[in-house]
Amino acid sequence: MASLLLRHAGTRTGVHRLPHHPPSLLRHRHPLSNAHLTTPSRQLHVRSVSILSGIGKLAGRTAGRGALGLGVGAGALTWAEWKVDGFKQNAVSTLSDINDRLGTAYDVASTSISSAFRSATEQGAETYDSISETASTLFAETAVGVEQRLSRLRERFREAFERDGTEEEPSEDTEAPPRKKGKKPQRDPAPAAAIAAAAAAALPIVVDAEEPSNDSNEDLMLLTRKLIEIRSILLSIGEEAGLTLPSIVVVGSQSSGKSSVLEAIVGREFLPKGDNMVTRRPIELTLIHTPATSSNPRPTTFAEFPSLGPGHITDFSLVQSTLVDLNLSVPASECVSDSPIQLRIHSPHVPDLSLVDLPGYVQVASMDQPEELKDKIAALCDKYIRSPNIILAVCAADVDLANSPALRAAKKVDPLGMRTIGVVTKMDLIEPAQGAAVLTNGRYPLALGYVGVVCRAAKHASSSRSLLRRNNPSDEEGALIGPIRAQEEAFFGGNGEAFSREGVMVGTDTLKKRLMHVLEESMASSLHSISNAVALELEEASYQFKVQYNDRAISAESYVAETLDQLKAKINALGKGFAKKDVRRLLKSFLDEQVLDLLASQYWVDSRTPELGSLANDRSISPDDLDVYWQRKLDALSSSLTKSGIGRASTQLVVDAIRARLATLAAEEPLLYHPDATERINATADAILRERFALTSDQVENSVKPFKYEVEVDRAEWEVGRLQSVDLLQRELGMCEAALGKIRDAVGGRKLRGAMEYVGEMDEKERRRRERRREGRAAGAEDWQADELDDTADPTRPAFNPALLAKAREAMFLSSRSSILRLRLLALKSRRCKAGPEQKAFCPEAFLNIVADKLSSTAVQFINIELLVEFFYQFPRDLDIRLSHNLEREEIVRFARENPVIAKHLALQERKEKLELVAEKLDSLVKLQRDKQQQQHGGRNRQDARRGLFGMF
Ligand SMILES: Nc1nc2c(ncn2[C@@H]2O[C@H](COP(=O)(O)OP(=O)(O)OP(=O)(O)O)[C@@H](O)[C@H]2O)c(=O)[nH]1
Repeated sequence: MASLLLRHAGTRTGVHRLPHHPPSLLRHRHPLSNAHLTTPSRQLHVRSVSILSGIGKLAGRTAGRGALGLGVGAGALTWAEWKVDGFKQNAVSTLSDINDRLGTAYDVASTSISSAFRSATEQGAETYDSISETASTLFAETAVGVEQRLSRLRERFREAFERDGTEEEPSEDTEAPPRKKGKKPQRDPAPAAAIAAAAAAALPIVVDAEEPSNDSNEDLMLLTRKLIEIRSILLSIGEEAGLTLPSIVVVGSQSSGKSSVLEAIVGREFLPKGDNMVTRRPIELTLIHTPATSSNPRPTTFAEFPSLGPGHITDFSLVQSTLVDLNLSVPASECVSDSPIQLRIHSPHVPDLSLVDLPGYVQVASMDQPEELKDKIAALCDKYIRSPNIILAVCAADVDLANSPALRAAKKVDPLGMRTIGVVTKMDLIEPAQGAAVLTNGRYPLALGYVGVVCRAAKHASSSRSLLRRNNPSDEEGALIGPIRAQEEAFFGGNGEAFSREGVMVGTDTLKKRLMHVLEESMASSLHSISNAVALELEEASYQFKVQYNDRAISAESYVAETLDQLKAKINALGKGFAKKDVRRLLKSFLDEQVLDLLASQYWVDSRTPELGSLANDRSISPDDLDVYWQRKLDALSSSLTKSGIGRASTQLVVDAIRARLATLAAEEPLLYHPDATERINATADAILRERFALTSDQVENSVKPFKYEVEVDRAEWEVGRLQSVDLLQRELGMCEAALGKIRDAVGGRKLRGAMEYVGEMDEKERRRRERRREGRAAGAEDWQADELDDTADPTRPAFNPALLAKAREAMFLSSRSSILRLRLLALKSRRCKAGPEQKAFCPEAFLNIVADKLSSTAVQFINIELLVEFFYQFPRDLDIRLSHNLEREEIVRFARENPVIAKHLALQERKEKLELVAEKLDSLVKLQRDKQQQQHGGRNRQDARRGLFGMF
């Protein structure tokens, strides 16, 4: 754009620039879609039977059968009370034992059932109502995965009864009353069903403490592993309720031995230790069992931090120090953070488990710990111990369980202790008999029981690490496993009478197995509900993906490639804007400005210039007759134009124009969202421009060298130059008049005229004063100073404010500039100027215009070859290298996500893909489970046909 330049009088090169407004940069707004898409309500097919309908059916069936077969009695209430009160303390352990040990389960279950049965038969149908009510209450209390658990429990009960059936034949008549003492009672399944249902509903976790067969072990590992895998995928989707699979959460007070237990499970020392509250974030630990295979007979143990990128760490001291760093990234003032650290450990020595290590409960905060520490840790633990997670409550044996904050917190969220395992550490610090009593304590019963461990020998507590290492000098995989096992065998084996009692569980190996089974059971019981939740989420994500993106899949890579293509297309278009004619126009307008500046400073302020106009009109004067003054003036101007460093200036001009165009690209799509990439693009451009600059400017300078000595002009060129300078002067005149008009409009014509007259008078007065002073000084007069009157003291002086006077002065300048321009235009249009180049001294504007034209035409050739062609060839190629070839995958993803529209698209797409993957994995697991169940049912149905009575389960 031609700048509005009005050349000021008074300075040689002084330029008065009227305020002008740069063209506004039109930023292209990104068409962010704000459209709200409504999701139509859709029906979800819930695979599980509704809880209430399940309860209703069961209760109805139970009551119906009771009513048919039994009388009514008052003992029902007593039984029900016993059931409710005692359930928590005795029946919980009884029922869990039913599940834990199928062998002993039947005896225990049958005792409970027979007692219920006896009461029921004696007391009649009311008993059944009470039982049903108890069952229903318990159902309602723990209504999670009812149908699943019910069917499992049905199976277990059936198995238990099946075994019993081998001892006694069931009666054909299901409704007949039980036989009296001496005869084996005939079991009506109704009370058993009620208890079974109650237990099923109340028992989210059913542990089989017996060693599973190899087959079931493999299934179990497969299921757990796959569910852990699914859990990790779900975690990466988000923490939405319903989309979480259970994990084992380790809670306990500080120094209760949590880290020691976890390390004993993993067989490696890897957790942060220290007094300065080193666990400040939850550590989500995923253990992945890597069995030896023929291709990898000795798999190594390694850890990885998914958030820190891929990398297998085999040095566990590095894992430890990394955990310390990640924990300490939470400032002490913040106490704890709920942003988890994810850690995966692959090893042939670990089972498939997912565990979460949490900061230890603070019982008494030390002086330097913030007040809110205790509450913050408790809140963090509360968040993690929610259902469906399994709580691993770690308590030290030498501290009374009544004081265990872990048990207290667990009891709040799991009052029946159905998903809490107690781990009693430091068993070596108390008497064995006392230790065994702690493990079988009835005061805080847990369905999953207590396991006693010794993870650090007391006498070696301080040097245990080195001791364990010495015991295992090769520091083999699972370095802690052997020594801890030996240590526990020595301790628990050495105190056999205390610890080999029925129901006492000890040892890290037992704990590991128990955890595996508990987790597997818990995860398996979540299978249907999670499948439904995933199906629902997937349906929603697919619908949104269809509606919002018409199922168009994108990838970060494709976005980068598209962006680069767009960018290259823009650069190509930009290159087209630098065609020779465009660059020539650019250079010419730059030189025109210079010519106008030179004319303004050398001619338009020269008082003799009007005289040059009248001389031009005098036909009697030939160019040779013209005062040499004018010829010299023109030569000086021409040479200052050609010697003004045109090479450098014109190259700089083009470079600046390229950079300015690139800056506008940065404000448009696709670069709008990518400031870092824009910086890289600019750096790439600058590097090429810098490299080409010196060569180009030298070439241009050399090419214009001849014009420094002589500029030859033919007639045709002269005429073109003359007409162009007429245009130029007319434009300048137009700008002058427009500026003058603006002032007049702002001030008002009369007021401006008055102010201009006043300024004229003042100037005249000043001129006269100066003259008098000069004359006075020349005459040696002493009193010339007396003449220096202050004009402001003049009472006749009108009240013009300084701003108005400044405007008046500007208007006067513009009007005198307009007059001279009009004169010059007349001269340029005169016969003299039309005559030809030999008249150049009369028409300097036309001549200088031709010089500027020649300079720009010559310069453009070299600027094009040396700068533009090279730049527009090299630039897209360098961008390819810098923007796509050298990018890491993470950088590509980060780049794509910078664009909010793409980030949203990718997020939904990724969510949908992950949900699809999870749904697929879950489906195969559900199928596997169903096949397994069908196999079992097949076998059982045949037996049921024989058994008859229990076919209903
Ligand atoms: N005697 C004995 N000492 C143990 C046993 N288990 C752990 N210790 C010691 O108890 C102390 C605390 O153990 P940690 O495993 O660090 O306890 P923690 O609960 O993780 O502690 P914080 O991380 O501070 O909450 C350490 O000195 C262990 O050596 C054990 O079975 N017997």
